[in-house]
Amino acid sequence: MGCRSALAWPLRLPALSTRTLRALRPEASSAVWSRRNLNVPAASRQEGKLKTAADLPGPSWSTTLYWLFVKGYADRGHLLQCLQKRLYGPIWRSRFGPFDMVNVASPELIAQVIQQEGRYPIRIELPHWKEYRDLRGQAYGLHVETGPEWYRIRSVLNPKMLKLQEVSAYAPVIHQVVGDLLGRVELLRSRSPDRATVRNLAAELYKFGFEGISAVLFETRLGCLQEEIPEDTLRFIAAVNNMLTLSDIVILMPRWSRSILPFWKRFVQAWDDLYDVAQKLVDRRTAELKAQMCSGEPAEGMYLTYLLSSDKLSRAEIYISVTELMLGGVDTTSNTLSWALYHLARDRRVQERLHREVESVCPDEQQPTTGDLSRMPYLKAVIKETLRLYPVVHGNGRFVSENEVVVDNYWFPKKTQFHLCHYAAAHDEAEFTKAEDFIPERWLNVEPPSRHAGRANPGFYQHHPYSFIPFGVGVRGCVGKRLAEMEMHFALSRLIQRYKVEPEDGAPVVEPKTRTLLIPSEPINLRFLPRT
Ligand code: HEM
Repeated sequence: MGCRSALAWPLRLPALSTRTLRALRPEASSAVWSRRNLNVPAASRQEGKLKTAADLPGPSWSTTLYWLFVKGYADRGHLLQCLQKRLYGPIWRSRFGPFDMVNVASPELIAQVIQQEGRYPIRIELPHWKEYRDLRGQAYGLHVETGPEWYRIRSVLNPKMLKLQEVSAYAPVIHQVVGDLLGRVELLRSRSPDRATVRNLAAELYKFGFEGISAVLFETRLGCLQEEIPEDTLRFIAAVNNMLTLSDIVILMPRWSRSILPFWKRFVQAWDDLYDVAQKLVDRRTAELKAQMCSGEPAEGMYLTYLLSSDKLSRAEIYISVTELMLGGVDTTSNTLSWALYHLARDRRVQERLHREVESVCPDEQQPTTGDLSRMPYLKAVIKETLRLYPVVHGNGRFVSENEVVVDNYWFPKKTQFHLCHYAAAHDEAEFTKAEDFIPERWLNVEPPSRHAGRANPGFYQHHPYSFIPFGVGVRGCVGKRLAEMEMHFALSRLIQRYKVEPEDGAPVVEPKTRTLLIPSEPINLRFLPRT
């Protein structure tokens, strides 16, 4: 992804890029399903009743390579989920380089995996991230830490991120950032030859995402939406991209290659840059807080102040936690907003309905409060439908290490890697009628069965809860969900209050592609026409 979320890397395994696959170790390219990893002790698999991973259907490594490079699925991992589900059914095995995994693509089977994920779920192991942290003597953080230690960190991060009431405290600062976004859109459209078009909207929304999350985390404005982007911000952005690109190369390369090939060194450098920028911002805020307290002022602030003053995380854990929150919180929201605006521009009816709703709750460009948002069901439906069609993290993972797992009528030993194909589940006609169409109404269960659907329930207003899990699920689910929703709801409502959005004349249909996240395959250029 041009502007990638680090969090997404751990979810990337099943959708390895062309680049990565070129870098595969030769010894890893065997097509056989590894019985080594899924070695079945006869007693515990209830011999005769349950099948094992070896009985699962699935592509050979050469078939996978054929699909990826001959059939062109290398950057369409989301569609590969659907194709393989059609070919093999809702559960199949696959192999990428040295990694074996079990893919599940129906909501029922995804639910079964999650129900057995254990007390401390792991998405995927990240030995190379851990190695970097050991090398630099850093704390492990959310993505590397496991077991009760991971849970301890989550328990500290959760309250001020996941509780609706707590997140509402960030509304004023998010509104400031949305105000800057509106200013930026105005500037860009007024400079364009037709005085309307903003080109490559996703890039602008990336800056918005970056500014929004850092305003909340670091309690400081980085100036991403200004003309001149500060140097440290550019360094952080470049480091995010480098780290993610290199991360999936490094994990597949043998250790001996590190002294010959440049990847490991560059990976370390990218992490150093990320960490350095975050550390500086944390230290700056710490110094400000100390000064405040020395002068007798109360230590008031937002997320970082809470982390620093709660005394529940070490300073090293705070550094890595804010770095990881930052990584997870930028291009997830920005890509979702890009897709939402893309569809609104193409669907006049949906856009006007949304505008009417926003106007009725907040007339005259009044800024919505969090209370107002609860009276905007259509706004929420637009975001949900966007996340259903384009779940920006299109596949999730669970590495079940605590217990053996039974899914469908298959038995799996401890340490099986599951790939939760929730893109395929969210695009299944059995769950969502007219699954490929953008129909926000399907989320408004107050409406009578409508003309948009060939049939009513189930499939239109009703679906299995695990067929729509864009933020993941359970205790390991996305920590930034509430903040992301608030950012997206404020940004979208205020953009639609002010502008009518249209595609450029003759603009092509933009398909998604997978580059870690599900992103537009080409720039989205939209015309923003002032409503007044
Ligand atoms: C549209 C916006 C977003 C989407 C679709 C999204 C999606 C996800 C998904 C699917 C996961 C994996 C959950 C699981 O394994 O069950 C996740 C984890 C995570 N997300 Fe988000 N996310 C979004 C926004 C954010 C934001 C704004 C932040 C930061 C404030 C954030 C930070 C994280 C972190 C740190 C994790 C890892 C949690 C852990 O492993 O304990 N995300 N996200």
